[in-house]
Amino acid sequence: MSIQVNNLTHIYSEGMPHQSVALEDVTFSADDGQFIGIIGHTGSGKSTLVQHLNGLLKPKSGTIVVSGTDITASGVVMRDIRRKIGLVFQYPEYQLFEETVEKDVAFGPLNLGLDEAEVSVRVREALDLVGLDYEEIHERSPFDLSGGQKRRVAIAGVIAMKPEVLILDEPTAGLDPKAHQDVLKMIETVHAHEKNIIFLVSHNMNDIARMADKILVMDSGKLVMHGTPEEVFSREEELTSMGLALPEPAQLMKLARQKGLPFDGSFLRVEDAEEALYQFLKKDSFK
Ligand SMILES: Nc1ncnc2c1ncn2[C@@H]1O[C@H](COP(=O)(O)OP(=O)(O)OP(=O)(O)O)[C@@H](O)[C@H]1O
Repeated sequence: MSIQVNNLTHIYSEGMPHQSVALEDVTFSADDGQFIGIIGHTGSGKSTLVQHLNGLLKPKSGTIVVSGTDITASGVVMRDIRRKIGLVFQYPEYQLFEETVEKDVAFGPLNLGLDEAEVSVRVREALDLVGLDYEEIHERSPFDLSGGQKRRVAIAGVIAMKPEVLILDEPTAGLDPKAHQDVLKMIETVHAHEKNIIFLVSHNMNDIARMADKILVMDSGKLVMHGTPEEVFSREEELTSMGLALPEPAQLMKLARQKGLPFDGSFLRVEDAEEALYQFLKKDSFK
């Protein structure tokens, strides 16, 4: 599986006084198994971009080639595309609608035309992957669950379709710290298990720095940076000018450096900063 996005441009309400150029000439590619983080200020075009990736929006111009097929071309069967590319919207729990968790998670795979036995296997597997106990939860109403549980059921519904590309648009928005960590862990588990391409849209630089292989940085509809976390977060001034910040461990170590402590490096993850502090404290010179 590969995705090649070429010169993608999208304009909302084109020709109207309030028209908005949400994407302008965006070009990038994603390959098998990559974990791609998408960051950018509010209104920079992140959601618009990911809605193009599964054909939900049509661009004004540009192409999106998914394993050799241009999904923006007329005549493409969108059902085939959505089978391969699953999109978890912001606050996906608002889209739960069935009487039971089981029926809700089964909805997508049944819609793909899979037989009931296969759907049943997939529902169990998807609930397991999102860390929910099938026996305990499958007959419950999704509306009686906690916020974090509802979110996981909604994500399980997309995972049960076994998409080769899984897009998550701010999947931890509005969750408390524990549920936030649980959802991230769940995404890591799914990625390790399914080996799919993941696109994660997030305002949380710590999460993106920790999880992504590659980062796309959007600014006012343009893709302004595209690289590894190390490459992207080495451009602090540009990020700051766009209203973005470094991950917290990097900020902390920068403060320590400003106080004269010898911490050179990018320190994108807590573990990196922890190790540097440990090595520093171990040194005799500090005693
Ligand atoms: N349905 C719509 N109709 C008109 N304009 C829209 C629509 N959806 C988004 N826009 C505009 O397109 C631009 C990009 O919006 P988009 O939602 O893609 O940004 P975003 O980066 O996902 O923002 P956020 O971080 O707040 O979710 C914004 O200027 C927004 O106001």
